[in-house]
Amino acid sequence: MSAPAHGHPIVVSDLSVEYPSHGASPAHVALRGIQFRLAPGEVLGVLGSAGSGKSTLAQVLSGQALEPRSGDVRPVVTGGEVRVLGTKLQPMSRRRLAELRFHVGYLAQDAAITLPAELTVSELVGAPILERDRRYDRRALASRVATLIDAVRLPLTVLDRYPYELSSGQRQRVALARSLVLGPSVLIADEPTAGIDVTVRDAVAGLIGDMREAHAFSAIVVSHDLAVLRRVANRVAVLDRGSLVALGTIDEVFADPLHPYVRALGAALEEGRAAIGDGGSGAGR
Ligand SMILES: Nc1ncnc2c1ncn2[C@@H]1O[C@H](COP(=O)(O)OP(=O)(O)OP(=O)(O)O)[C@@H](O)[C@H]1O
Repeated sequence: MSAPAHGHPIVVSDLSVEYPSHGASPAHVALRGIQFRLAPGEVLGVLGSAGSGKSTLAQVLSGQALEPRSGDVRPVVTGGEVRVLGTKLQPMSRRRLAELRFHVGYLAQDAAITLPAELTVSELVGAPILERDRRYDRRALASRVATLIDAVRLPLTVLDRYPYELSSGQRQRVALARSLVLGPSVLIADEPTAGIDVTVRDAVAGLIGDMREAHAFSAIVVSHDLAVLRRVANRVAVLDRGSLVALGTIDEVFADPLHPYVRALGAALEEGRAAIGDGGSGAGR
């Protein structure tokens, strides 16, 4: 499974997604009628207020929502179709899903706080490789892990540390390195720069930009940080309450906003109120 030679790595057609009812909570439609294509080599930014469906979209596109896992309520595709690297997401066999997870890196919004506490940074970052191949050459693995740790601008001294010994921004970068260790052809990153200070944030944005330029690599980056999106994204998609309300380059989207939410968002960003969806006035809800 790899990106079809001239095809789009991700094709989303009329996608609707719902969280089924559970306990006293009724079913909730999180995405409705979403349609877009991710072009080969493209980075698409996803913007939207809290609860607009950004993380749900990331979970569905990464195949994360299809992983068998007990406990939490999973988003269910109730309409439309998603193709990732040429394969329909549903129905999908376990084998295909494992293959998909190999080619599609996923950085969850809570990745930094859910890093397994009992593993060192070097074990954490190398784990996805060893899970697939126990006999992987340890020296090659150590070198790959060190290269990634350096790429996310962490000192190599963190390799022997445990997550609880790191700052939240450092943990976020470890999680990013882990999501990249298999050399994915598509990365789906949910707030990759959350909790990271400005100087390092630029480095992380730069890393995603470099990957885009270096080889066949596409990404979907959920972020409320327009400075980061300006740096890495070719286009942005704006979600509002589960619907796609704008899609285009940042300038196209904000120069002549047709949708009231996009207009409010543009005004908020211009005034420097970067925290979209923080419950404040303007674009926040
Ligand atoms: N497990 C769940 N069960 C029921 N509803 C859910 C569940 N997870 C999310 N939702 C609902 O689905 C909608 C979309 O949530 P989602 O987390 O995708 O939004 P988001 O845009 O990523 O928000 P944020 O910016 O706060 O991360 C919200 O209304 C949310 O309340």
